[in-house]
Amino acid sequence: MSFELKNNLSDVLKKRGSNSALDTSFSISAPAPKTKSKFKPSTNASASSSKGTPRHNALPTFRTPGFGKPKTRKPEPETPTSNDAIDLSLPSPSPRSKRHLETLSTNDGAVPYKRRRSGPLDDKENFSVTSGNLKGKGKAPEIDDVEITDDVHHKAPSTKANIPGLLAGQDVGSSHLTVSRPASQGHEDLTKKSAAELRGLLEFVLSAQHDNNRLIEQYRKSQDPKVDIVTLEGIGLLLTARIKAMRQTLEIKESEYHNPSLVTSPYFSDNLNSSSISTYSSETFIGSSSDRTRIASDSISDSFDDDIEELIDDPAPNSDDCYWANDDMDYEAPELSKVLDASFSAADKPLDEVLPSTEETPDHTLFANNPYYNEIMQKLKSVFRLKDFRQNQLEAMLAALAGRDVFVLMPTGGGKSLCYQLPAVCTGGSTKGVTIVVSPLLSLMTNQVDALQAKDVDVLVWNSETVDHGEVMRRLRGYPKPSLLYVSPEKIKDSGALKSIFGDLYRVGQLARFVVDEAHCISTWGQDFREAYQYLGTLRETYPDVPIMALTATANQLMVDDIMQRLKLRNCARFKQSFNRTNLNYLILDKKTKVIEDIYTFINTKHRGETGIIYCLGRDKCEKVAGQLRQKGLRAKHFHALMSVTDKEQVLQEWQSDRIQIVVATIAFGMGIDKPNVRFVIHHDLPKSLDGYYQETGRAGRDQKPADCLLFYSYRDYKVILKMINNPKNGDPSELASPEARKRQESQVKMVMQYCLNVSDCRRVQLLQFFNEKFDRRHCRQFCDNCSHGAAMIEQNLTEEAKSIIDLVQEFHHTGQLVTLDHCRSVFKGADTSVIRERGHNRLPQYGGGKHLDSELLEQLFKRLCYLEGLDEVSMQTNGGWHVYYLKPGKRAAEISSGGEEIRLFYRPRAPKLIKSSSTSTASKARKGKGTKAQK
Ligand SMILES: Nc1ncnc2c1ncn2[C@@H]1O[C@H](COP(=O)(O)OP(=O)(O)OP(=O)(O)O)[C@@H](O)[C@H]1O
Repeated sequence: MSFELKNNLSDVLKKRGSNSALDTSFSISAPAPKTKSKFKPSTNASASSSKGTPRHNALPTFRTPGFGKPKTRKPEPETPTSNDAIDLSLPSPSPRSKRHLETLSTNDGAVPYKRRRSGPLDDKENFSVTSGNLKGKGKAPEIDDVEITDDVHHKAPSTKANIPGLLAGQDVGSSHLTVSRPASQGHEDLTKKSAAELRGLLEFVLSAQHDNNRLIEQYRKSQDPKVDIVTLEGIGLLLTARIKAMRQTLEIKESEYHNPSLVTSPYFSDNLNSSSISTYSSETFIGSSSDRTRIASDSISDSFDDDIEELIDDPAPNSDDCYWANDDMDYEAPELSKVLDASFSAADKPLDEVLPSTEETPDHTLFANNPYYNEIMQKLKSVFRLKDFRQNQLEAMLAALAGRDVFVLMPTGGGKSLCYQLPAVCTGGSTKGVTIVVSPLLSLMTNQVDALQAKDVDVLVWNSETVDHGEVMRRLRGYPKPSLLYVSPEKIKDSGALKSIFGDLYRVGQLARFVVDEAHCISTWGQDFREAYQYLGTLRETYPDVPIMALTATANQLMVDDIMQRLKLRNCARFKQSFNRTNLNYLILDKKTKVIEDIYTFINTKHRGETGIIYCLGRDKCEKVAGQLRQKGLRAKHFHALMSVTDKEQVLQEWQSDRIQIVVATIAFGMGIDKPNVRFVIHHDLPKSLDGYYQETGRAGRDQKPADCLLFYSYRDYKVILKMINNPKNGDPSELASPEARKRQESQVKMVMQYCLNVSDCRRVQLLQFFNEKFDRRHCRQFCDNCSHGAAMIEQNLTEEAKSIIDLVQEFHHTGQLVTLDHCRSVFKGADTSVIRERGHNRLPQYGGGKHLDSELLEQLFKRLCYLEGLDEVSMQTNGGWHVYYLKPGKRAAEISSGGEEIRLFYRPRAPKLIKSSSTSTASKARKGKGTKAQK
């Protein structure tokens, strides 16, 4: 399996003739080795910490107490104290200078042995069994029952030592080796180690055992008298005992994970509970979230310290950020070019192919006789300065003015606000007085109030930020009354003064209607559920004669029913239209690369200087990403709920006025953001639900011109969200959602993951299906990644391959070997690499089992198996603060491995050329042929 980067972005850009100022440091197209250096212990221990360099830019540091310091005098050779001691005499002792393994020579030719790069504790101090001064140096040697001293002599001076971790690189012929059985058969020292440490140790000792066995094997074939078989066998016995002890201890430790007080990473245990939230590292925090204690750990880089401080300072992080450490550092092989290809080819299309030829406007002749029609038309032009209505607007207004309850389901950006704002300024409706608009977000209220005031509409707002309540009350009690009052649901629920005013207005017939904007917030089925919205269910009983209008862009049938029932709507006029946003180009990208680089490239290539939004899951992430983009020269700022009102307003204003190009935000920056020219919305992290995703992407292209919605997804994001769902907020168990709610949330994020993994169906078909809307793929007009690919899909039954992969991972797991997903994939693909050879993985029965599969398909299969819980990734943190992900069998491994599930994947064979040149693309041809429709 090749480790070359597959991305051909530079080529892509050249071919596109882009003049983008790409960051020259972006090595996406360089044939760099994958991430080899990433987990390689740095020999420069201060590389990342001393300068405060971000840890993901530096090699991880492994602390090695005593390493690099002058060696202390060697102690006297130890004399075996037990009769069990195996004493080998060597004629010519020589000093050992290396504390750790570098190379390993063997009798049968040099086989370079490199230290494994990924074991969390696979660093110098842990496996440095060296000369006799070993004791007390650095951390305790793990193979403590093997002692090697300098004055031991050997029968075979020319034999090289071949046991990694014991004699590596040493000419045993010049040493004296003493192997003594442990005085105590107990392995108490192991119990003090964390599970992560144990795994690292186990892997190493297993590797030593493997090499030792190989030597014994060689001896059996050659019967070379120079080889000291007794020693080798003795070492073998000791290693076996040690491995057994390690496994037992590990088993006990792992069973403790189900109720851990200390976890190395949120990915690590299946059942994180309150006590484990926000725990970064076993060496960093101990105890529950309420009494997080920081233990001095100077192995952690400065930048990492900053993150920790932030968590400590904030005892109740709303943030999901603690789950997102370093997530973008160890991906590789970006495939951005594909997305750019899809995106460019979509942009090549003539607009009339992408957009509906004409906006659906009402047939006015049908309504001309309606008693409210004339006033509506007059106000549309004089107050709102618009020419005509969009689909369903006029109908909804007429129903509202007739005093009916109204439910409006319109796509994002469809123009819902006008449906209630315009009737509010009409005086001839069947109900008179003030229109009360319940709105979930302060920023949304502010935007709308500002826009209405700019049109000279008499509008008031009453929410937690209203300073002069007296004035608002005076206006509501006096005359003339305002046309609209915007209130937060919390105010309606909690303010006695407001209730009293509503009561007064109701008695005098001055409550025109209640408008519940973003009505999906009342439904517990949606991600935006707001507790205070529940109270709105009482409006109908308290003010039975006042009509209610509910509006939303994000509700499927289940939620619609829920909303109607909760608001107790009656004789309701319902307006529903397609949720399809014809001008949005949906693109999904596997987040396996340096996502910031990809985002930067995407923006700079496709949307240079244009406005956009980047969504992240946590507030810290927003700040970090915005900072990284600024460093690259983009005008980006963050936005999240914990910012001060002034700061938020400032960011919003700067963005609205194009002074900044990009807002990097949490979903706090969603509903109600109505900037017409947003040309891209990027999801840096997996969204938690499809309705949320639809809502967020809905900020793009509100001027009806084409816009890109790019989503980066990863299985790890998916797991993080699952963990978040099952962890109580702020570590408070009472904040844990009910089991039903958690199940629902889990199924929501599962749907998002399925959406991302589905590379065959039109994105619109999938997305709209969520809203119970049937969509004909042909109407997508190749405006999503799946539709824009020309190549046909092939369905493959990969059940046998899947079983074999799981067997492979089980084999690794049972033998205690830590392997990454990439490594497994390489083994299964039959890659001929030194790592695979050294670890003997080329001798496994599954080696090369997937040779016949295209790399991309194989990658897809691994992803699918993770998603199906046949495989699982666990993260461990190195001393340097790095996360390393290892593969292990998932919860459903046994089931899948026994053929309990047929694994079928749709696969699009790799196109020979990812980018169509502009002269030959279908779209260009179509454009030249004026008016001819692009064919699917
Ligand atoms: N009839 C119309 N003609 C032209 N523009 C319109 C019309 N109706 C609404 N718009 C414009 O469309 C944009 C979106 O409208 P609005 O903010 O009401 O959308 P929305 O349906 O509330 O969307 P979301 O749910 O995504 O917030 C606004 O800029 C608005 O001025």
